[in-house]
Amino acid sequence: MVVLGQSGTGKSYLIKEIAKSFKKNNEKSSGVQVTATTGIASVNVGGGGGTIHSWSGIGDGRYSNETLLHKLENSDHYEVYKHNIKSTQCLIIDEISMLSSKLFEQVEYICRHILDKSLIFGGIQVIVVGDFFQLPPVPDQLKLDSGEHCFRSPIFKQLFKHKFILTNVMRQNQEDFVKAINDISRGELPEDTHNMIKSLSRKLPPGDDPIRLCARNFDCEMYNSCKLIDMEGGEFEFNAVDEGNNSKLERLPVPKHLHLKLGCPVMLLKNLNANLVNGLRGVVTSISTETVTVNFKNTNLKVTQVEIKKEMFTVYSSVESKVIASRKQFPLCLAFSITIHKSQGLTLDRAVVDASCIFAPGQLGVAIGRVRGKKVCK
Ligand SMILES: Nc1ncnc2c1ncn2[C@@H]1O[C@H](COP(=O)(O)OP(=O)(O)OP(=O)(O)O)[C@@H](O)[C@H]1O
Repeated sequence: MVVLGQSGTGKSYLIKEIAKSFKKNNEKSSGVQVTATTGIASVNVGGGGGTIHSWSGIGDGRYSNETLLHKLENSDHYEVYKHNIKSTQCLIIDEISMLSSKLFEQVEYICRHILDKSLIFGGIQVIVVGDFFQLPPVPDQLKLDSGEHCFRSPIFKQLFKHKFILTNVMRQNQEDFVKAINDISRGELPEDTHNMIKSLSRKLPPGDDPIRLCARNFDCEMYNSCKLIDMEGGEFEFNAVDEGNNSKLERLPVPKHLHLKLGCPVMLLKNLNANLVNGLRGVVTSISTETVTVNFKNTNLKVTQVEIKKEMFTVYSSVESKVIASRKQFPLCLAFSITIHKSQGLTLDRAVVDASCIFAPGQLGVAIGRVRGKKVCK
């Protein structure tokens, strides 16, 4: 089944309700697995399934279908993913617009080969949820992924016979704002929408420091550096330990030089477990050479103060079938500003959108669609 609908129509809310009702009515509640295409979106929908990448073992898509299947069948490390696949009757994937055709087909391939070769997805019921007018998949040449939408896959057409479209916007209730988000998401700019967007170019009412949404990592980094300089207190610098092909390390999200101050907002850059996921935001509460403690308040975590240690990030070339570069660093970056890609699926209290360098289809619509109304969007 495919569930579509523009931003804020309650798609993620519906997923939570489906999972809740499944749990109520079915003793084998683990049979339903709620996943998403990004870490933060997976936390947003709850359910503990994590990302579709971490649920299935496809990870960052570095392995070929055959290599991955071999690992699933033979490696102890992959036992957990095989168990996930074998124990799932219904798989839900939120923010489907960001799943590429290549990765969609890879998940299908491993499910089919592990469960039942005669059935698509090995017979697992699949519910995909999202809005194809939002952000598309990110292409990755090194992993031979062109970033084509998953609906282009012939398997997508074969599998999904039922399509539901949610039409009532629940996040915002101002008609002109909802219309503007819808127009912009579809790449249209009629005069009334143009005027409405122009009218947002003014100061926000007094309140908490709003998060800034930028199109490119570079713009976030510039803004974050300036905000850190403005903060009071001593600055700590952590230099990454790099190995391998240096030019390829620019692809990694984790900074070579990480600058932090007590009290600064940060974002997690790696899925550490099903709750501590890529995209989670918190505030630094203590710093030592070995650990950075972050308070992930406003999350569903039972313990919100978490000690973060350095992690290894690798760049893998599917062409060469090997890791070609690595970086050891705290999996954190400053988060006064985050990219629009990281914000997809979130509802934010206040936001400033930097629309100067928008480059992907759907990017501006996603950004302004994060808040509940015009009053809190600049
Ligand atoms: N049926 C509902 N009743 C009450 N509140 C709802 C309902 N559906 C959604 N909401 C609220 O509206 C907001 C947006 O919902 P949600 O995040 O599920 O939308 P979405 O379609 O997934 O958005 P996006 O495409 O931006 O990810 C949330 O704050 C959610 O709690």
